[in-house]
Amino acid sequence: MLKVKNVSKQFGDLVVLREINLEIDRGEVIGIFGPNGCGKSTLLRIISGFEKPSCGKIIMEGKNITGFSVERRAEIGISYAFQIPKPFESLTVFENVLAGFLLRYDEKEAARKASDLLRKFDIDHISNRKATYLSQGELKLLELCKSVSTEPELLLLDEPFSALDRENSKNVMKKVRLMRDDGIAMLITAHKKRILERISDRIFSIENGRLIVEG
Ligand SMILES: Nc1ncnc2c1ncn2[C@@H]1O[C@H](COP(=O)(O)OP(=O)(O)OP(=O)(O)O)[C@@H](O)[C@H]1O
Repeated sequence: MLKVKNVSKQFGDLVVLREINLEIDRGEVIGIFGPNGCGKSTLLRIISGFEKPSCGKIIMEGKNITGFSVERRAEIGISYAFQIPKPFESLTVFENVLAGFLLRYDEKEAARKASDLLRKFDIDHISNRKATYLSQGELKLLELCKSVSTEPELLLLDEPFSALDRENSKNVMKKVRLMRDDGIAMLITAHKKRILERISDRIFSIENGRLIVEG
């Protein structure tokens, strides 16, 4: 479905990614781990269109999408969940999720889908709360809901388990499994391999800018 072909990235003199090659199949879950600053977010940001590669290509369903904007990539089914959640703070939880569905559906259908999704993620009880008042755990769940509200084929989850206590981390894992069961392909980053082993079909690390097969 998606191919990362010979992607390298440098910021000035700093080489962050070196000739990365990766293929993600439909419905596949891939985990990538590595320490702070190894380039995990940069790789996800290049696939989602927030960053341009210094060289190399991103191919989706055989089409070169390297020059596509974030919005066009969302339209063709690529969605990104930020490590630090970025909700529309002045909007409610419901309105945040509604915005994604409105890209594909009329208002009535989008509202129905938004309610269903909030129920599925067990945050329907806070649907009228402004995003600015949410706890860390609630924010992570809202970020996941927002990222699936565009109905992606490929979801890029940047450290979805970070900055959470054990209970909230377990809860996020449950929701990630629900998305996997719905057939959404995912690329998930984390600092440690262990948490990725519970969800991934294949695991890689990034060392010195290179992608290393880890299982
Ligand atoms: N726009 C930028 N300009 C300059 N340097 C950058 C830029 N974006 C990222 N970097 C640098 O590239 C390196 C990789 O950053 P990246 O955010 O991809 O790491 P990461 O593996 O996701 O780290 P973390 O686990 O801390 O989120 C870091 O040294 C970072 O400072």
